[in-house]
Amino acid sequence: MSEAPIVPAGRIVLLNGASSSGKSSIANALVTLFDEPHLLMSVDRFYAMLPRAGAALSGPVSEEEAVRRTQAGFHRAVAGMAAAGNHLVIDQVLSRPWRLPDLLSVLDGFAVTFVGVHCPPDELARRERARGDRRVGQAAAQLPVVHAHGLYDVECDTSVLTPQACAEHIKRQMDGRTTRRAFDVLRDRVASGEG
Ligand SMILES: Nc1ncnc2c1ncn2[C@@H]1O[C@H](COP(=O)(O)OP(=O)(O)OP(=O)(O)O)[C@@H](O)[C@H]1O
Repeated sequence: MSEAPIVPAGRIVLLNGASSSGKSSIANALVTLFDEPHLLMSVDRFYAMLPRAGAALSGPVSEEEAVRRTQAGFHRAVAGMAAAGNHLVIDQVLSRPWRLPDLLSVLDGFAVTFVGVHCPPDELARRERARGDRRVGQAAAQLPVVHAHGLYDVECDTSVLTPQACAEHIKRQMDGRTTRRAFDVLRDRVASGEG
């Protein structure tokens, strides 16, 4: 069997924010700003692989465990795609404490730009009402956990900027980066027991 050619790993832009904070909207705008192709790898597409309901989600594997496995698989799929040289824009809701340490471990060695997507609770609730398929208040309830680690390479507030303006801000910050990546700092914190 012939080997796949060895190419430099792709870079990864990770958008983290509460549900309805605007991650997908930014991701869609951001991928159009790069010269090289960037693949949109949304966690929503991995959730969509799960059966909707019925026996498969009420059998021996609990729904919570099925979701955990799907999330853990998403992280590893991201590493696999980047290892094959694909640049990626991904989104995640770090609403479970294991997700960030898992990403820090799985994406060790990759160039990750960590983006905090912020939106205040009243605007999150307005969007949930407008979407019609969300429980109002669910997104705001995620906020204390989602941003608990408190460090990003880039942050934007989608209650004051359009998705296009957020994407342009992220791209500018990526182009002008002079500091250590947030993921590398956070990984050191975990290793030293501070994380
Ligand atoms: N910057 C913005 N200004 C105003 N409305 C926005 C902005 N960004 C997103 N929205 C609106 O908020 C809603 C949620 O946006 P989006 O799907 O991008 O969020 P998300 O964080 O990806 O959500 P989820 O995690 O639930 O998939 C959409 O109706 C979208 O039009």
